[in-house]
Amino acid sequence: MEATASVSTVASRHLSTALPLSKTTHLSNSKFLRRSTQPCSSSSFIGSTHSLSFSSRNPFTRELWGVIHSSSMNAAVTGTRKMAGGRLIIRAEMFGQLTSGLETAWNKLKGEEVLTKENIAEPMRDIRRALLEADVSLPVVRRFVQAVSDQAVGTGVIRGVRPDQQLVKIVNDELVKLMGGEVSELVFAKTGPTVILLAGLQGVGKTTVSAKLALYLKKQGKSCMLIAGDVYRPAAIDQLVILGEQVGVPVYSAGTEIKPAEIARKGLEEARKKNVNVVIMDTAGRFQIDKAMMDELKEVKRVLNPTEVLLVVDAMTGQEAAALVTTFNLEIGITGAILSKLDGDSRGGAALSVKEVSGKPIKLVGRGERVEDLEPFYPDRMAGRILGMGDVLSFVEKAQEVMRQEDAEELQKKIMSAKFDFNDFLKQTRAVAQMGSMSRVIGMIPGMGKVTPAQIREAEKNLKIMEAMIEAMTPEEREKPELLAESPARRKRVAQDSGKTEQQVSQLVAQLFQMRVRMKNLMGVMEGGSIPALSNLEEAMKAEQKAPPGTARRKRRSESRRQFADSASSRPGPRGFGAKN
Ligand SMILES: Nc1nc2c(ncn2[C@@H]2O[C@H](COP(=O)(O)OP(=O)(O)OP(=O)(O)O)[C@@H](O)[C@H]2O)c(=O)[nH]1
Repeated sequence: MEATASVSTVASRHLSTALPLSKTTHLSNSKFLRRSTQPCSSSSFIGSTHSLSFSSRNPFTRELWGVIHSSSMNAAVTGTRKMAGGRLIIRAEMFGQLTSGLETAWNKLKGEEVLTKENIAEPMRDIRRALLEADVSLPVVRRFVQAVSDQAVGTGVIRGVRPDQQLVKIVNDELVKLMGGEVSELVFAKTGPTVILLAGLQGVGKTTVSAKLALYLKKQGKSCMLIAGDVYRPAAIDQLVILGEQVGVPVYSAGTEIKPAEIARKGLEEARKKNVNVVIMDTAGRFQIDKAMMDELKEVKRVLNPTEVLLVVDAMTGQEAAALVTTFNLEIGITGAILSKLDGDSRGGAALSVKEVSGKPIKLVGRGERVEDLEPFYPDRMAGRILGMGDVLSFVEKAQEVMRQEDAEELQKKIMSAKFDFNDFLKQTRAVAQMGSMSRVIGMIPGMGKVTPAQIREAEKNLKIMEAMIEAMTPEEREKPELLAESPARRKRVAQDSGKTEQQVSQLVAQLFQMRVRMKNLMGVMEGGSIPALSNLEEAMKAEQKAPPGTARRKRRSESRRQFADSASSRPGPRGFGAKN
């Protein structure tokens, strides 16, 4: 299960020493292409049956990662990096420890033919240890391990499936079950406004979540109103008013001199007058759960008669979050939880414990400080992340939000006709940036789950460098990268204007051509059909990895030549990096 990200060591040597290059030499560099076309190991596709829908629409993001993180660029920026065999093994950022703990368990089964009581004993201990280290509550761990063991021993041999893979599947299914199985949707009132009451301890993110939720619902076409009920932290009201403005949702506030229950009553009246669909009330948090706080909340709840009472809990508090959900539910009765700050949680204990401990589902998760960073909680995707599979569905949703369908189709046409240019590059880069921080997006791409924070920081830095260079190009150069490929003088000018080196500009231009080739190939493989095409892709990637160097080189060389000819057919005169200006 060790996923790897490819880093082209050859590229930097090649580009730095061989420029200017003839177009053929450059584009036919088989090592470069071979490494670059392996952005992840094929094993990372196992179980990611949705990757097709993402990849066939837009192979860009995988490619982008390959390009921005290729060592050719890094070498130019940060110097050479040490790697074993040209491949850098990188570990998962999110729930990394849990993921690798579980991997230890599967690895112990390598070489076994069937799952038995004896051979699963040790992997079970690993699973138990991994879950406890992730801060999952002990009774939950016990039940989980028991359920997995029972199933593992009872599983017969499935043709073609190795015992370690079987165990992965069993653990995945149990993790999904543990987290509630299905997505727990928000409930809306049949008549009148839907009222959502938010509660939680101090600093967990209630105020931020109020605005996030309003925006989330607004995007679903619902009109919303926020009620500022945190009278104990005066800044909370101002904070909510500012956030309300930011998301374009009205905020009802009545200062701090009036009781929260009274604010709730008046706010609700106002909402009814305005005919809003959803009212969200922010309440005060405390350091401790005390009686006064609970009584006040009960009073607010009585006045509002809410459709949803959601407890906001901080994911970083692990199993403590699950205990809080239980307490609040017993005290005031809640309908579910919102897990905030999941982006900062590296262990996963809260996500895994809340439902099982409290019986209440996690309905939504906060994954960042921005108002857009709220999502439904998908147990199956979370399990996928924990097991190190990319969360493809989340990625597709985000991608669709950002990139309109027509854009995607237009891009696809450009890719197929190898006309993908620097304008597209920039547009796509920015779309990726809009989807959230790079780290989140990368984590959602299948096979890209295992990336270190340092690598992501570096990738983000590289993106900025690339943007600067593209911005220094003329509109014509952006549309026709060949102009830059042909002219050292143009590359020199771009380098000077962007404050980068000529080598960096040359690398960027070279990378665009390589992207054209690879994306077209990738699209070609996936054009074949629906889900079966995924295995084609996997097979293609495997074949590429296994192919004798000579074969691969010849095949790619002719492919590259053809591609370069396609892309350059419209322009006259000598082409390539070696061409004179
Ligand atoms: N990284 C990250 N930070 C978050 C998230 N949600 C909230 N925060 C941050 O957490 C801090 C506290 O958030 P608030 O919304 O003020 O918390 P609160 O629960 O209303 O606080 P009190 O009113 O004091 O009880 C702020 O700095 C937020 O930006 C999240 O999902 N991820």
